[in-house]
Amino acid sequence: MGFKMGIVGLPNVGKSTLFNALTRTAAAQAANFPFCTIEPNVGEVNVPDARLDMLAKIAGSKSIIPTRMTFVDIAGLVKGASKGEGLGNQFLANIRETDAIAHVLRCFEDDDVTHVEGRVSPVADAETIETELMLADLESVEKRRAGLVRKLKGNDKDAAQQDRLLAAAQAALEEGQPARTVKVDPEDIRAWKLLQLLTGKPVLYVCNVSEADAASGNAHSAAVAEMAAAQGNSHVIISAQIEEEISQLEDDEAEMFLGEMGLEEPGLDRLIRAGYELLHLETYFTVGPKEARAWTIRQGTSAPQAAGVIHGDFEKGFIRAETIAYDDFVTCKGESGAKEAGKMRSEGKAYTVKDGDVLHFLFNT
Ligand SMILES: Nc1ncnc2c1ncn2[C@@H]1O[C@H](COP(=O)(O)OP(=O)(O)OP(=O)(O)O)[C@@H](O)[C@H]1O
Ligand SMILES: [Mg+2]
Repeated sequence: MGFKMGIVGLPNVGKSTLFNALTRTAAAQAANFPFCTIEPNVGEVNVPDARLDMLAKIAGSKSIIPTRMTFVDIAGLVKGASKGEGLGNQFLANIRETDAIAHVLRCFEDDDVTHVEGRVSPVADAETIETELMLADLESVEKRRAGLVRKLKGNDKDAAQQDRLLAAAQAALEEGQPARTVKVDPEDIRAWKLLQLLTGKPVLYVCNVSEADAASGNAHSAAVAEMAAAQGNSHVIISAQIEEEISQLEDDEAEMFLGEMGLEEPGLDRLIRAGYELLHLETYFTVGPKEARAWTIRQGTSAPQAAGVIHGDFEKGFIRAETIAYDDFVTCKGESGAKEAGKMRSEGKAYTVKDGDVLHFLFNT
């Protein structure tokens, strides 16, 4: 089960810089000219979780395997992209299948770094990009509805559902509202996600500030925060440039560097966690002498489904899950302590896994 975030924004706002920092590589070319990125960059990122390190320490696990998230960095969009301005919007196809959008906004002043519209104004930039995403969605909605006409005549139930959802999206988009404002009934959620509308995905605004503003933000990021709150979206403040530098350092050096800047943790950790929250994801753990490992599930996942994340056979042959809550595992100093204290529960098929559960699955093959 992979979770993917697509990175969007105007050209030259720091998308590739952020991508490189996240993936700790220089895989994406980042440079001070618009449309530097053409081909998309795809990279996997560890989801930082201090609990995993703690569990590994207690259990003496030889290796630690964090769970992962995927980021996709694409070409910048400009006003009129849907009509072919700049590089056009063809690259949006690369993020259709992502689960959420990280929208990078330039919140740093630097006369040496070109802004495609000649001024730093992140709220206006956000509107420009959102408009282009809405136009791209509108185009795809219209195309798809046209493609459904024949099936609808044949009383195809799935087609009818799709058309109903597309019509709702179209109505919102035509009023200048993103598709995420459409209220979707629980029984339609699966079909809705399959429409892969860009403005239907949850969005996280990334305020890219200068080094000096990394700890407390600035007037630009404050304006973004206000906009995000009004929309019901989240935001994080990060200096992509500094994060890229930190990501190249050894852990102890990085810690010193962060301290000097007044930061408690890398901004990237906050960003990844915010993405995780945005997607309503949770983590459970498997812990043993060989490895301590984190696994990603959606909130509300049943024990057999959670087992299925490790292997399909675990789900099919699921018998029960020996379960210890994270806090109990720590307080009782490990599995045997938790067992003695009666904190190890045996949970069946109906159990909903909770964030932080330490699980051991029993299954038939
Ligand atoms: N926080 C920051 N402060 C100052 N300069 C920055 C910051 N973040 C990025 N930059 C600089 O901005 C320039 C553009 O960065 P980058 O190439 O990452 O942008 P991009 O959004 O990927 O652009 P494109 O859409 O053209 O691919 C680079 O020179 C980079 O060093
Ligand atoms: Mg780029």
